[in-house]
Amino acid sequence: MPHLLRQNIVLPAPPNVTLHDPRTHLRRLPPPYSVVQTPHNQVRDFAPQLRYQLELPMAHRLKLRPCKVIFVGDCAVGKTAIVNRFCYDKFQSNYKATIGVDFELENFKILGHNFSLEMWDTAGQERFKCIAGAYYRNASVVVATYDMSKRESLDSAKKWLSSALMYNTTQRPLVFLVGTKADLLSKEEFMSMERLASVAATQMHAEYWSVSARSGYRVTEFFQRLAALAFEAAAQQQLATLTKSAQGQVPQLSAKSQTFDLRSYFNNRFGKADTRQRSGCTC
Ligand SMILES: Nc1nc2c(ncn2[C@@H]2O[C@H](COP(=O)(O)OP(=O)(O)OP(=O)(O)O)[C@@H](O)[C@H]2O)c(=O)[nH]1
Repeated sequence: MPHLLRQNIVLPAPPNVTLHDPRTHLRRLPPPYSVVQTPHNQVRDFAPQLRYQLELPMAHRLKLRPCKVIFVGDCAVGKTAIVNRFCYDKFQSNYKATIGVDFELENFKILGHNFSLEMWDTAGQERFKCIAGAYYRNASVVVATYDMSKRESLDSAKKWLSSALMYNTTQRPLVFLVGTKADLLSKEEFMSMERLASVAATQMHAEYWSVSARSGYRVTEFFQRLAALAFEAAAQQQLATLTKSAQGQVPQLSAKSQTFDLRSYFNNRFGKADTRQRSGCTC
């Protein structure tokens, strides 16, 4: 368990944290690392409107496409290590540079819906930058990573984010700033680095997290949060599209009604039997 100091300051747990694997089922929005540092504004739970819509019978047929997550940052900051800690619960202390890009697919079940993350772990070495850029497009999430024991890598994280955003101009992805190797810092160093990183995160409009792939500190929590927020954004987007096309197909809405009721639409279109069948679902 992490040690709780003062209000919101959480220090890393010592190595040898036993990792569990609760990542596949998420029914509530996992809390952010720091409530103050939450530009993605959902702090405690999924948006009520989204929960309501996801209980609709039709919603259970939603097929969400995998969301693309890109990890960027200087070489050797620990991008591969956090992905491997989460996906395989393993940590390698010897450094093997990523060549170009590595890819992992992770499955989640969120609010009863299947959801996948495509994780693109890009190379930090300068010579691969031109190749990695090709993988930046259509990212739903950017994870700008820096090494908490190397101050300069925090400045670089901002530059990495800027290049990633250049390839994603139509829709701004969710952005996370992640400090790695928290296990290498003393309490004082950790707190001072977090203060600097919080300022940087605000400038980057990013949600901030400190993690350690070596000890496992906050790695699962971070990925759960990332998956939940990406899911929420993707589901909201798809339901909005569905609502729009449904509105196009419905002959007349009451002149008094300013909002379209997706629940009644699906009940009418797919019949009450379907609703009854689905109402037993505990998702
Ligand atoms: N102590 C400690 N070392 C870490 C941690 N995470 C990564 N490392 C070490 O840092 C080195 C680099 O880690 P990688 O994950 O390969 O770094 P990367 O950012 O993927 O590097 P590139 O592939 O070159 O972009 C390795 O030797 C890791 O063992 C951590 O949380 N704590």
